[in-house]
Amino acid sequence: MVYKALTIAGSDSGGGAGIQADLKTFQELDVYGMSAITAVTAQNTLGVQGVYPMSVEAVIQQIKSIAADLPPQAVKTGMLFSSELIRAVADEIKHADWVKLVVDPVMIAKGGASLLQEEAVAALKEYLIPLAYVITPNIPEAEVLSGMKINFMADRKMVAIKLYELGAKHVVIKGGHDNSELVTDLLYDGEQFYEFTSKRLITQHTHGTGCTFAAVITAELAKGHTVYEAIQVAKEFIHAAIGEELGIGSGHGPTNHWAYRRGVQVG
Ligand SMILES: Nc1ncnc2c1ncn2[C@@H]1O[C@H](COP(=O)(O)OP(=O)(O)O)[C@@H](O)[C@H]1O
Ligand SMILES: Cc1ncc(COP(=O)(O)O)c(N)n1
Repeated sequence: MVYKALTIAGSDSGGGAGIQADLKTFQELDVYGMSAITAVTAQNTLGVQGVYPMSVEAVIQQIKSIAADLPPQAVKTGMLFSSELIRAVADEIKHADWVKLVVDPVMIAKGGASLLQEEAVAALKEYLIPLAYVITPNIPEAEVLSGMKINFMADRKMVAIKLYELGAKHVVIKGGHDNSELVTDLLYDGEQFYEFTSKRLITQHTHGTGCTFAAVITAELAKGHTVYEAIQVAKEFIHAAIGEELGIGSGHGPTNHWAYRRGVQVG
């Protein structure tokens, strides 16, 4: 059986985030990767130098071509940029009846550049999140989506409940932006909370961590694993990828997508 996964996201010319991170991750996990590109970014480890959105028609056609011939077992969305693109993508996903949908609500690149227009947040909440099997916001994204401030784990739990009420079946609020010694990702499935914790690695090379984490979840769902199992693998994958630095570029470098497969052990 060949497992197939589709990423609907932006291209990162620097290869560390977006479509490139997703396809590398799918490949590392023995899942056949496919893509529908929503925007091309000119990007490197120093920042985002340009954003060039694709037309709505081009995005719709990429998704239709895949749906007609290469149906994926799981789908991920990343950078969607505008409310027009969000609506079009949501319509196509609904039409194709793709249930295992991981929505990574990408808003701002680590360097501060905006990857989602401000007015598009409402479209994300109205059209896409209700279709999501899993959503994976980081703390700032969860704050924007909920309109609530997160200081402590108790706040994060309240926000997770609020995001679940938007219609996502599972909510994962990642802990990379917290400053504690341990990094905890929180899962809420509508009934219970689960925490996935690792040691915080001290490095500036975290470009693409969110994309990679959500891509692992997507690949594992494509193989038929549960969300809990998929997050366990995602946490191990990202810990190895951050821990075994490639050390390329002079800014916020990419993670190491082959570290997990090579069994790299990071303390
Ligand atoms: N310094 C770090 N050490 C270990 N794990 C990290 C670190 N930073 C982020 N992670 C992990 O990487 C993933 C992405 O987290 P986060 O940085 O919150 O998301 P994003 O990249 O979307 O901003 C999460 O699983 C988180 O636990
Ligand atoms: C095309 C694209 N998509 C997403 C991100 C977010 O990446 P990060 O994990 O660094 O926040 C990015 N920088 N570029």
